[in-house]
Amino acid sequence: DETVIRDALLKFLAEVSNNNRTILGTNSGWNSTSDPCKDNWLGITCNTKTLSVEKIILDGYNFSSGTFDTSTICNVEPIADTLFLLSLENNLLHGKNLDSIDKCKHLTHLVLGGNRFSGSIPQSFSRLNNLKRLDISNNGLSGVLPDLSRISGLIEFDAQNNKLSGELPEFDFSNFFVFNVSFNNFSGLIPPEGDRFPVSSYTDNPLLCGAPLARKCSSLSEMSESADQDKSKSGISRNEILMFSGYFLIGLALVLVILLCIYKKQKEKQKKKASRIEALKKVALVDHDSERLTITSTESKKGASNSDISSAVISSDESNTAVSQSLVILTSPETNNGLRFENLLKAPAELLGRGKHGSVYKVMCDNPKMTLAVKRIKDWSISSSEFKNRMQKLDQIRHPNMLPAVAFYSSRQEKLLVYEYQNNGSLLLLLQGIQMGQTFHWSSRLSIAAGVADALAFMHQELQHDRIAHGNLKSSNILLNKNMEPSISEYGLMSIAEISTTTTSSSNYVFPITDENVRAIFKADVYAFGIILLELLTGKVQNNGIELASWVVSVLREEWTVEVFDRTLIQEGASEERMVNLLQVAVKCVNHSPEARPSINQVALMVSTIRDEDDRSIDVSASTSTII
Ligand SMILES: Nc1ncnc2c1ncn2[C@@H]1O[C@H](COP(=O)(O)OP(=O)(O)OP(=O)(O)O)[C@@H](O)[C@H]1O
Repeated sequence: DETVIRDALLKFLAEVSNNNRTILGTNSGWNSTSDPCKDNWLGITCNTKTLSVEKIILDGYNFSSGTFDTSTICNVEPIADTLFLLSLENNLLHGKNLDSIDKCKHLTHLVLGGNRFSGSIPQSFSRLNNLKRLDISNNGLSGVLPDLSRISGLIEFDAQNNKLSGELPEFDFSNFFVFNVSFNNFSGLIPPEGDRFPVSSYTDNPLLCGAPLARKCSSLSEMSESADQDKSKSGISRNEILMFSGYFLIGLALVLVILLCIYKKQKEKQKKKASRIEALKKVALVDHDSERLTITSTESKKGASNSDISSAVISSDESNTAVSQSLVILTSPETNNGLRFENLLKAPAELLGRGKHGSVYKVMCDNPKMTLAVKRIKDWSISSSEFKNRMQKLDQIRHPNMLPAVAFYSSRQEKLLVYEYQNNGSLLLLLQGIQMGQTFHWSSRLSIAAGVADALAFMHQELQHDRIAHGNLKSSNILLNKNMEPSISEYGLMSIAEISTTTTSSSNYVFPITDENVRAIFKADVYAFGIILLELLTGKVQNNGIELASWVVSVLREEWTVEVFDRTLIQEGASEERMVNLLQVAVKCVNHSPEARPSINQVALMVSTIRDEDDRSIDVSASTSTII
């Protein structure tokens, strides 16, 4: 069998690479003198006991002139009998003998997106009874789909960007977690429960109708029914009616697009005009007793986009000298640097981003020379005295992984919070970098997780009495200091009342404020930390953490745990055991019921134990390699 497997794999590679084996690199192992399993060929994963091939993953090689001949793999029994994952994503491959796919009958994952497969999808696909994930997106496939609804375990189907047509099979949508057939030519009614997925899953299929699309089917079917009745009289068939309706809809869409373009152009013109005027006048005027804080925007520099740069200059009303008293400088070391409100207000500022709770500016202060991040929150319901008390309370509690505010300003209309600017960005940026091929090592992820958990546990303990939780923990609020250690920003910015109105399942609280509700607010931080752990483990960032949590939980229910992990962690050789342990902690944190979640103290202990084990294993392997 070993020789048969090796020869078959080499033939498969010769076809996909168009006889250019070196495309996988010189150390890939793929050659006739080595063994795919024993010598760890690149992209091949084998069962360690039986040495049978279980996974073939060759994604993103852009083979371009090659062909995936399915028979080279699936007609070879020793491979077909054990292979459960085949992934050839983004390789620009042509397809050949796709109808042999059903011989690979144990496949649970078939990922063929981003290639040049054309023609229709053979019926044999519907005989892949074990399939859970099928990705045929971004190809040139056409014709009607085979009856994939026969595959009862299918939970992910990606078929977007093809030329597929006909009606959708009667899928049982209750099983699906991912479903996308957008940008095809499908027609007819979306099967029941298809509206579990958003419009974007169906968009750009001009003849598809029914929920969640706004296009109702009744009009089409009524038309075609009456057309059927009148058929003998008018001679117009149902298909013709559908075709004309299609033309009508396309025409309508074109008119709408043209109108939209005209509207956008006019809007842009108005915007440009407005921004020119805006640049000259004040955008914010804040009265605070006799003080006046004015934030004016300046016209963007040449070559920079007007909306992106939004460079702002915070300047004081120079005739007013009382201004400096309104900035409360906290007991940070910077106090000694003589930071003054006038200097802060005069310094040039650049908009970093607008979040749910306000905007953040990067402010380059000249005297003292320091770069600051100023969060500006408008119309915050908190009273000035409560805000002041809270800021002073927070200032007394320091943790190395917590970013303290340097100063703050408070008026009825707005609050300013001044932090030291952190040059190394946020955890969110690190996670987004993974998608662009940047490395984010397992050990760094673990130590960020441990640092954040530690800091949160400390803050919860110190601030339980004052009922101040973080309230808005997420990866964009975890910044990285100059040593690339995590620094949690914006602790305690959301008041209890604001958290209560947040309508996520993690923080859906009923008021008045009872002890139980206060406990739940702290447990909402635990939930948010769980989402951060899931982001670190999966490498996925989602706007809605609840979606990420339910995806992970569903994958675990299917018992294919390894599938949730970020592929780069597996490639790096991160310990599967410790990843699973951390995943178990994350799953406990995102439990729907706040009471069932562990306390952040328990979480911090579990995470640091995993991190310590990992550190020890590195030490052991380092000392072993030294001895060898
Ligand atoms: N002290 C800082 N140093 C460097 N970057 C910062 C600092 N504080 C915030 N940022 C960055 O500025 C951007 C905007 O921050 P902001 O807090 O407004 O966004 P957000 O976290 O998405 O929203 P919100 O906290 O209001 O829900 C984010 O990318 C954040 O990482």
